[in-house]
Amino acid sequence: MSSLPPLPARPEPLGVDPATTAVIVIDMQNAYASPGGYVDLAGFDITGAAQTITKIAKVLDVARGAGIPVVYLQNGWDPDYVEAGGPGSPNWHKSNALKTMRQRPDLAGTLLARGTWDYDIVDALQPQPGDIRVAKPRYSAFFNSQLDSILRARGIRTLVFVGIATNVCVESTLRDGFHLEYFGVMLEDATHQLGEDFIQRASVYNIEKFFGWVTGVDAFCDWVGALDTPTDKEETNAL
Ligand SMILES: NC(=O)N/C=C\C(=O)O
Repeated sequence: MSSLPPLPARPEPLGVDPATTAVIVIDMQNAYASPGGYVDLAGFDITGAAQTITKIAKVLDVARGAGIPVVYLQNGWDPDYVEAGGPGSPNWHKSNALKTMRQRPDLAGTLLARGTWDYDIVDALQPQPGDIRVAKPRYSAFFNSQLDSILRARGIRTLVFVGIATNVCVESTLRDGFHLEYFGVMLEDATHQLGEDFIQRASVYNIEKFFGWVTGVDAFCDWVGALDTPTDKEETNAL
């Protein structure tokens, strides 16, 4: 039996093996977290994004130091928007990026297309050597992506979620992960919603009650710090 401490979480502490855990970074692109990016242009309030970036940076540092894989998701499509779907796709009707570009032809081709600034990961969270990058064309990162194969090939069972937006791509991916038998944990202060504050609370409720577990950045980092991590081993060997 493992003597690993459980991860403090709601609704109850969760037994988590760091060897089968990955941090899933949802869509920390300029589109979602930078002034002048898609959600800002579409009229959403992104003032909380700066704090979310700082929190995520802390989580990623700690995870990398412990040898926990970091998986970056990037939302978007090819430069011709073929992958976005045309009027026959609900995505064409619901994507606020596509709607914004239709309303503002001066923005055509600039939002969420691979190769644009909007699609890029924000400067403060640039992927590091060893991190994994996965493209996603819809809200759930499991849909039409390599994510499930990449995780299963590594024996990953627990997914620790950070990113934007709590109520759209984070929750969609955590829910799909639940149905694929992954244990989903959301770090609530390393996520941010699209919409008013009550939206964040609704996602936290859904996850706690039905789909997974919720905890915070400090609790996660303290839990990792209490583990016998690869970093600890390297230091021990060097003595
Ligand atoms: N990353 C997300 O949660 N995205 C939400 C909306 C969108 O991509 O239009």
